[in-house]
Amino acid sequence: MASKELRKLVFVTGNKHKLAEVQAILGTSVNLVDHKLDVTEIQGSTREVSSDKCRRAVKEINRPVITEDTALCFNALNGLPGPYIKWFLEKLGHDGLNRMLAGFEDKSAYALCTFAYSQGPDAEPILFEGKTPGMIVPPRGSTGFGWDPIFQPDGFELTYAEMPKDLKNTISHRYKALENLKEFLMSNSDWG
Ligand SMILES: O=c1nc[nH]c2c1ncn2[C@H]1C[C@H](O)[C@@H](COP(=O)(O)OP(=O)(O)OP(=O)(O)O)O1
Ligand SMILES: [Mg+2]
Repeated sequence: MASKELRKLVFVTGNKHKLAEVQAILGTSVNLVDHKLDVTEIQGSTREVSSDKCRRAVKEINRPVITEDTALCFNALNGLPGPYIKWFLEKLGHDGLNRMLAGFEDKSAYALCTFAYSQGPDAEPILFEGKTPGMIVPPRGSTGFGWDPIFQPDGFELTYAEMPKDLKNTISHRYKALENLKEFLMSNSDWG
C-alpha cells in the first residue's frame, strides 16, 4: 500500500514566498504540488475567509487541495487589519502600518495562519490554525516577504525578516499551522 504521506496534495496559492516556506517546512513528509492561482477572497472572520477561499480553490482544481490565509492582527485594534493585512500593507507600507499604532501604547500583535483542506468540491473545508504572538516594530531586515520586517515575535530580538529562514520556519504561525495539518494528514487514511 502506498504510504499516505506520498500522495499528492495540491497547494493553491498566488504567493511564491508562502509556497517556499511551506515546501521548506513540510520537506518530504507530504508530496506537495503547487498550483498558482489568485483565489477571490471574501470579507469576514479569518475562518470564514479561509473556508471560502478553499471552497473556491477546490471547485477549480477538482481534487484534494490546501489553501492558506494569513492574518496580521493588532491587539490595540481588536484584531484588525487581520485577514485584510494584504491591502493595508499594499496601500500603507511598513511605515504606515507602524503609524496606525502611533496613538496606542500597545504595539502587540499576532500572526495567524489558517490552512484549509478540502477533499473535493462537495466536502466542507477543515481548518488548521497556527498563531505566533509578537510586536509591531519599525522595519528591520530584508524586505523580501510581506510584513516580515515589522513583526518581531515574542522571545526574540529579531524581526521575522532578520531571522535566518530556518529559524522563522520553526517558530512561525505557518509552521504551527502546518504541524496541525500534518497531524491530520498522517492520522486520516481517507484523504487524497
Ligand atoms: O509569513 C509571512 N510574513 C510576512 N508577510 C506574510 C506572511 N504570510 C503572508 N504574508 C503577507 C502576504 C499578503 O500580503 C498577506 C496575506 O494575505 P494572503 O491572502 O494570505 O496571501 P496572498 O494573497 O499573498 O497569497 P494567497 O494566494 O495564498 O492568498 O500577508
Ligand atoms: Mg490572498
